[in-house]
Amino acid sequence: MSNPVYLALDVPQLDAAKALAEKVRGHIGGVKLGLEFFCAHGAHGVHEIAHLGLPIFLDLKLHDIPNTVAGAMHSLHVLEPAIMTVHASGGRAMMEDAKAAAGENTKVVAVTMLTSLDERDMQRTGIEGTPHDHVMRLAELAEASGLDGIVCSGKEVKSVHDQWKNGFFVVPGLRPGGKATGDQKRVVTPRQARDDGASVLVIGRPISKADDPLQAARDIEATL
Ligand SMILES: O=c1ccn([C@@H]2O[C@H](COP(=O)(O)O)[C@@H](O)[C@H]2O)c(=O)[nH]1
Repeated sequence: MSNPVYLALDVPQLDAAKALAEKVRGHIGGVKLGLEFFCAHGAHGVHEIAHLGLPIFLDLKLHDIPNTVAGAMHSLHVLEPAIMTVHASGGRAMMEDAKAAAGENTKVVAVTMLTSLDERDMQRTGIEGTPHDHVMRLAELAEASGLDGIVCSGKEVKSVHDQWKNGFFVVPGLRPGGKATGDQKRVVTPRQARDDGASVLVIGRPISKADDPLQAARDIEATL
């Protein structure tokens, strides 16, 4: 089985991002480029990272009207990402059009409820119920829209996996100690997420901000 860890390259300098990915490349399965990276370096930066030869997860979390999201997906097609994200709350038509505009080798997954949010945050945005119920509802919508899978926390991935057997599940909010830290609220360990059915484990700061990123990546790999 290939390494499910995608390293989140949330670092502002391109050279630092390349050096970090190069350093840990033997202990990860791919790299995730998000808003911080893409706003700073755009398509050029993606091409630079692609030279490393690792699969690329372009995590731009698109959320707009269907025509606009489809146009963005079409423009990004040329970068040949292995995985891309849209927000499930953009609705069915937006997800259908996003999938139709993506390259055939790109998995399109829907962000359900950010791992930085808990039930209280959810209620403040006017959504009642539990995070679990909300994620399950949006997972059903993403599947009906023809997407490949979803992004959810490790707290929900087992239930989603039980409901959507061949889905592709991306899980961020992972901490080796399993404790919520900083901005991440719905947190589990990488091992727990993998055991519960995650296809991809997104890990950023536990590696990128470690005193020794290579050792941190090795330690995480050893738990899997
Ligand atoms: O619900 C979500 C969706 C995406 N992310 C992204 O994953 C990484 C996590 O980084 P850490 O440093 O390991 O916390 C980051 O790039 C987020 O944008 C998420 O955390 N939660």
